[in-house]
Amino acid sequence: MLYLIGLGLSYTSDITVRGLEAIKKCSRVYLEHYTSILMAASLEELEEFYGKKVSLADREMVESGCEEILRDADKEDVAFLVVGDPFGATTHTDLVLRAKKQQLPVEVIHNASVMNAVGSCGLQLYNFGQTVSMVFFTDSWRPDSWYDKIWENRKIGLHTLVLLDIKVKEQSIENMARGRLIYEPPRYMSISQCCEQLLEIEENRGTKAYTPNTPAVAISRLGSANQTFKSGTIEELSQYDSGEPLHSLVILGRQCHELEIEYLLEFAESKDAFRQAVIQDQEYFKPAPWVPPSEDQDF
Ligand SMILES: C[S@@+](CC[C@H](N)C(=O)[O-])C[C@H]1O[C@@H](n2cnc3c(N)ncnc32)[C@H](O)[C@@H]1O
Repeated sequence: MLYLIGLGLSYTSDITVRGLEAIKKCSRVYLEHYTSILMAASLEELEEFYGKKVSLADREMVESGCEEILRDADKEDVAFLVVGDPFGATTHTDLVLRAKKQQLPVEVIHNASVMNAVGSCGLQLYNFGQTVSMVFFTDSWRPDSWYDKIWENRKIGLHTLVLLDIKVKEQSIENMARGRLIYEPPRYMSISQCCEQLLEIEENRGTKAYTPNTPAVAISRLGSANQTFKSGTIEELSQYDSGEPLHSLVILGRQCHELEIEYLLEFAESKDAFRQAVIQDQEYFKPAPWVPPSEDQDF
């Protein structure tokens, strides 16, 4: 059996009882190690808690060399551990499809994900649109396809969850070109960098999916002992020191219930200024009134 097991957001003990029982039966245990990190637990602590050796699975191993993970999963139990939920944000459907093609039995054991725990900032999950990922810009690569998705969400008044890039086990271009297996230290995007990139693309595009004064909430280290939330405009948050990773950002949509606003005000530097920013943004992005079709119009 191949078990895909969610580890939850932060602590060793965030794993579910069923997940832990499954690991105990497994002869090999892999930890997916490139889309997220378990903030309050080291590899050694996980191994001690499970009583098992845990192998780190990087992107290359999962995406191109997953045969090692799937090996003998028809005769033995193998665990593939994912921080958060195995289908939260990064979906590991590819691994499941490969296992199914080889007729290997698969079981998924779910856990909390950033995709639902984000609700603890006070915004209602029902009011979220498409989630987007913000990648680190380089001098020559500044992808902005996420902009259109934010725009679509904002047009219908929905909030946008922005997940921030993580670079683990990346090679520099020079080391890659020279075939040297030397890896750069891990990098995690901060809230300020994400907001700077948002502002840069808005300035380039100029189509006003949002403005520097659009309200947002920064969410850091969700589910850990020192989780924090900060409400502010995108411009204000571009100056915010968000501290240790992990971070996510939510850009508010126009459809903001009074209770959602009340919750977010607790995290604002100035409650009055934040409320004003919400009101102004709602007003600025108010859709044009609906005009009923005239009677002689053809359909
Ligand atoms: C690609 S997603 C993987 C999500 C994970 N599988 C899950 O279900 O939660 C990783 C990104 O989600 C966000 N994220 C994950 N955990 C977080 C946390 N505890 N606090 C804030 N953001 C988090 C960060 O932006 C991070 O770079």
